[in-house]
Formats: sequence, C-alpha cells, structure tokens
Amino acid sequence: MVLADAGLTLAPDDPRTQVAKQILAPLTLELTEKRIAIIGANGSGKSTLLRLLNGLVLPSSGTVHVQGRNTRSEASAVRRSVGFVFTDPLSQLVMPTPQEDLELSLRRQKLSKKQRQEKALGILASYGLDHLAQSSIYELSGGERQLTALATVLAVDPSILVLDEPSTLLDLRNTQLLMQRLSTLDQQIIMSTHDLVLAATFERVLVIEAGQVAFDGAPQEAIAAYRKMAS
Ligand SMILES: Nc1ncnc2c1ncn2[C@@H]1O[C@H](COP(=O)(O)OP(=O)(O)OP(=O)(O)O)[C@@H](O)[C@H]1O
Repeated sequence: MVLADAGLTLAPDDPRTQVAKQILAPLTLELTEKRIAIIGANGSGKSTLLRLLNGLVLPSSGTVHVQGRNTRSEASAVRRSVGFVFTDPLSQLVMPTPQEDLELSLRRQKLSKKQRQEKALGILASYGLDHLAQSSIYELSGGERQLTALATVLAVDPSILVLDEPSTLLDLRNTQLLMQRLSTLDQQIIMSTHDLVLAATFERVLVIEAGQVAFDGAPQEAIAAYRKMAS
C-alpha cells in the first residue's frame, strides 16, 4: 500500500460538516510490513486512515494505491482485495444469524447450497461459535458478534486484512484467540487498536496524533512515544 500526499480535508460545503475540517494531514507512507498497528488518542484519525486503505473514504488530496490499484479509479477491485473489519460488528453483520452471514460471504464461491452450509458451519466452529450458528445476531454478546464479523471477512480470503479496533469487545480468552488467529494468517494485516499489548506484537507501529503521523517505527519505541504524548 502506498499513500502519496494522501490527506482528508472536508470542505465547508461538504454535507458531512458545516465547517472546513482537516481530518488527516497529507501523508506519504509505504505500508509494506506484514503486521502494522496504528495507535493514538480518540479522534486522532486512525479509523479515517484505515478507511482510506480500502477506498471506503477517498482522499481529498493525493492518492492511495493498494497492490498498484488506485482506490479512486479501481475501487471495486480494491474492496475485493482488502477485507475490512469494523469496530462495530453490527455495521458488518447484515443477516439475521451468523450462519446466514457466513453463507452470504461465501456466495461467490462455486459451492452447492449444502457445501456452502457445511463450510459456513465449519468456519464458525473454528471460532467456537458453531453453537450460535442459528441464533439471532442480536442475541449474541458483543464479543461473539465481533468474532463472527472477523469470520465473515476472512471466509473470502482477502489478500490484505484491515481491522479497526478488533478487540474492543473481547474478553481475555477471546483476545488471545484473536491474537493467535491473526498470527497464523499469511495476509498483510493493518490494525488500529487501543490495546497496547496487542500492538506490541506487531512489526511496525504508527502513532497518529491530530491527523498526523507522530511516530512510525518499532513497537516498543512507538508505545513509549504514545505514552509520553498522553501524559
Ligand atoms: N465524516 C466525517 N465528518 C466529520 N468529521 C469526521 C468524519 N469522519 C471523522 N471525522 C472526525 O475526524 C476525526 C478523526 O476521526 P476517526 O474516527 O478517524 O478517529 P479515531 O482515531 O479512529 O478515533 P477513536 O479512537 O475514537 O475510534 C474526529 O474528530 C472525527 O469526529
């Protein structure tokens, strides 16, 4: 992924705001490491940066390229290759039950209905969620929903995985399950988090402060810089 002077400033006539607002200063970044974490204060711009990476948000200046594809002109190809896991799983889970959501994710795979059902159930089982396959999404706990959302995104094997605060609703056991699951994936992972223990397991950590990259480097130095900024 390459960001070239990519920034986001909302114009005063933008329907999303009443006043001109710089959300992300123009950033130039090459995101090539396999495990990149993004940390920073609430409202610093982490989610916006992640949304630029799969074309959910387009930069108001500069460009973002993912595997050579421009997120503006090749948006649908970019979205197919970048799996995005939202902080709020209810933004992601559109079907009544986990089973149906998994089957929806698998709809483009050449499978019979029975094979699709079995594959969906197998994926849920690998997250310890098979007993909830037929439950209403609204009956699941926050953590169960968050794991279901991760399972639906990974079911289609995206080549890059972007996660926006994936562990916010998870208890200790499920955070460990998430960490273990992420560590086994071949995909490049770019994740925002407030969990500094999780961030410390990544190769490169960006600290975002007021829409700018305040630190970019090894996890321990990045976390120390973030702690200093917060104190
Ligand atoms: N569509 C929008 N319209 C107006 N302001 C926005 C929009 N999207 C984001 N912002 C503002 O941009 C800033 C950065 O938001 P963003 O969601 O990227 O922060 P964040 O670092 O992910 O925060 P958190 O840790 O609280 O999730 C915030 O001040 C937010 O209110």
